[in-house]
Amino acid sequence: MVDLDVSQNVHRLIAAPTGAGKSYFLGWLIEKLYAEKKPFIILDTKTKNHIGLIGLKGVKLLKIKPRACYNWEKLLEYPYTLCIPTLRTKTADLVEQYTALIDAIYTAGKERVIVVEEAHNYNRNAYAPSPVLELVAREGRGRKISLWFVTQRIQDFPKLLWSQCYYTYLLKFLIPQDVRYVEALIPDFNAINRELNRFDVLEYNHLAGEHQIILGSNVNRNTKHYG
Ligand SMILES: Nc1ncnc2c1ncn2[C@@H]1O[C@H](COP(=O)(O)OP(=O)(O)OP(=O)(O)O)[C@@H](O)[C@H]1O
Repeated sequence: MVDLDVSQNVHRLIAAPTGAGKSYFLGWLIEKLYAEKKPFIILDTKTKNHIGLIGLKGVKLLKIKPRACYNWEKLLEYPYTLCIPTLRTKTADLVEQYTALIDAIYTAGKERVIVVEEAHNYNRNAYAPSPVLELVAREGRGRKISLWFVTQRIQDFPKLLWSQCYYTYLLKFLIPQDVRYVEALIPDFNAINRELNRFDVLEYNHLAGEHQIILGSNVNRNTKHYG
């Protein structure tokens, strides 16, 4: 049994190197949210990463076109949404659309978990977070809006946003510089990381300073994963 509570209205960070199993794990968390009828919107940067989740009844798929005009308020009438880019959308154009969407969710004050894939891309640099992400990270929880950041570039993700996260989920890191970087926020990460097997996930609770390890063999998806 895994004791993992997705229903808490808190910000979270999921970080791991490419191919480590982030999106598989995240999809498993989303299945849990769905089972608890907690509304979510996934802002994906790839077309196939989370597409298996549309197998869940009622999940709305929206293909985002660069510079197109959308009625975001209307989109928020759907409780479960997966946004993906159209094939030729450049990252900067996608981030512009998604930033406007996050702003609209915050303004509407509608309960939502917002999954921000490749969250390092939203910020000018690691010391200058996106103003919209910073605002929602600071004030969103009061409006039942929580951010779930996902990144494969931990050193490029602003610590200011990370410090607003209640939980961090990490899969095995292989680059020593990344391990040292993480250890500044998670004591003993070097030792914990050495114990992690492929697909195991460390859940770290920043407030309590406690952690648990979720074994990869306990992370079993119901929907198909194409990532
Ligand atoms: N717990 C698990 N059990 C079995 N297979 C897994 C598990 N987690 C991930 N995998 C498999 O490992 C591969 C990589 O996983 P995934 O696509 O989630 O990586 P990722 O970190 O999201 O990669 P990227 O950053 O490149 O998108 C996939 O084929 C996935 O099915």
